Amino acid sequence: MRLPEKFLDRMKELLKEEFDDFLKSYEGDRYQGIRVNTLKISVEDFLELSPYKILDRVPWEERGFYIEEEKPGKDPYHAAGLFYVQEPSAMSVAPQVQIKRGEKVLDLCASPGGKSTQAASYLQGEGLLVSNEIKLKRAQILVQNIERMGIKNAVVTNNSPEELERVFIGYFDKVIVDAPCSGEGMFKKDKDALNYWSVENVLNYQAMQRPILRSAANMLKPGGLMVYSTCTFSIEENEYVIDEFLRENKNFEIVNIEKKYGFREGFYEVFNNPELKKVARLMPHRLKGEGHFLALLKKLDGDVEEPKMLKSNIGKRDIDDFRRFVKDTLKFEFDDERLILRGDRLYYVPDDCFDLKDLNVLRPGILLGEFKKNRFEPDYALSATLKMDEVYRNINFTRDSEEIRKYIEGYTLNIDLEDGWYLINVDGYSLSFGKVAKGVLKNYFPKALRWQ
Ligand SMILES: C[S@@+](CC[C@H](N)C(=O)[O-])C[C@H]1O[C@@H](n2cnc3c(N)ncnc32)[C@H](O)[C@@H]1O
Repeated sequence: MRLPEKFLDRMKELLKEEFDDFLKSYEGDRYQGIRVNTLKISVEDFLELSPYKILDRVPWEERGFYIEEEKPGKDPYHAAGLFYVQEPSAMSVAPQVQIKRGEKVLDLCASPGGKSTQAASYLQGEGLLVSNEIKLKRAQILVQNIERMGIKNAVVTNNSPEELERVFIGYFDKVIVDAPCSGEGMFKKDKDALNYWSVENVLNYQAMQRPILRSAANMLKPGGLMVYSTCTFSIEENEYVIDEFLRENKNFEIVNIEKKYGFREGFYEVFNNPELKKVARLMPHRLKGEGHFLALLKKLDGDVEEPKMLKSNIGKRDIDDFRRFVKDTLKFEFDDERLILRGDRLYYVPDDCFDLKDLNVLRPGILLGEFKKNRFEPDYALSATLKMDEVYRNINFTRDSEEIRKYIEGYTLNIDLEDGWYLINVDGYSLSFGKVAKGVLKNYFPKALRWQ
């Protein structure tokens, strides 16, 4: 790999005697990681059936593992949301804010969803996750990942940080700011980051990061924790941003990140600010992972405003087709107060959900399904949140079966079962809905997720 000269000069100046080791780290292959989705399966059960050879645990995330496979992802267990492919260092961000069940969490720069899906696994379906992505195309990918992982309590928004800030003042217990950056730490994985790198670009990103962090800070509750992270080495995008933020926001303090697992303290000397020792640098020559930066910030005080709350709007519409579907298919009922209609689509919003009208909300919770002429068609997003014992009719294929491969590819299957909606599972883990009619299992696995 040819690294830009200017980049190497800058790294040499930054790392001094560590530089040679740093350079050597580019000779090895990159580490491949997966994180078990504990919304769907326990770590122990996953280890029993992992489709990949597990090499080691990721020390900073108990759900994370190094694997041997170079291209994980095309596996029925992946389609069923049992794991998320994630670079091991990237798994270090979300644990910093110590998310507890029931909290309100904002992931401000969220796509494709590594940190959001991790945060959701800490929430275990309780509380609220607002997962935001400013770019529409990327936000749609985020929706797919949130759905595949069976997350029930996420609202996916497609807004700028400034737009969100108008709605949420001092609202979130925890905020994750995984900022857009020049990606120097990902050169091994992301050839675009390597090709587009320049000092000018580093400064462009810095100019983007500063207002993002300011907006994030306003949305955090007093007493709340916020993590700022990047996957780049430049001090301009890291220590500089934090140093300036701390000087301008006296209602925040920096919280020390323990320097275990090979984490390194920040490059504080440049700013003559020993507080910057408290940030963490993940460097590829010191641990098994790519480059990352983490700063943990605590808000001491600030304004709080309760946003308007969302009210169900199913009042006038006839949703009998939905109720019939529920009675016929599911062993539980939904709380009417949390049912929301948008056009013909019916959603189940998280408990205590805020009013959606001032935001561009792509997914206000679980998409339950859509009203079609004289019937209700359940959505994949609902099926991904279900367990076998919550539905009356299941079809359970094994991971190695021809049937599951065909189903994920989008084929219909011949099957000798009574008519009706079925939950399609892989070795007991939900994948999709399917509908049996006259001995044929119609395919409802989303086209966008099908294997080619
Ligand atoms: C490092 S990536 C996020 C990765 C993600 N957190 C994950 O773990 O999968 C940064 C994201 O910030 C988004 N972004 C770009 N400009 C932004 C801006 N001005 N405000 C907020 N987000 C922005 C990018 O589109 C990108 O998806």
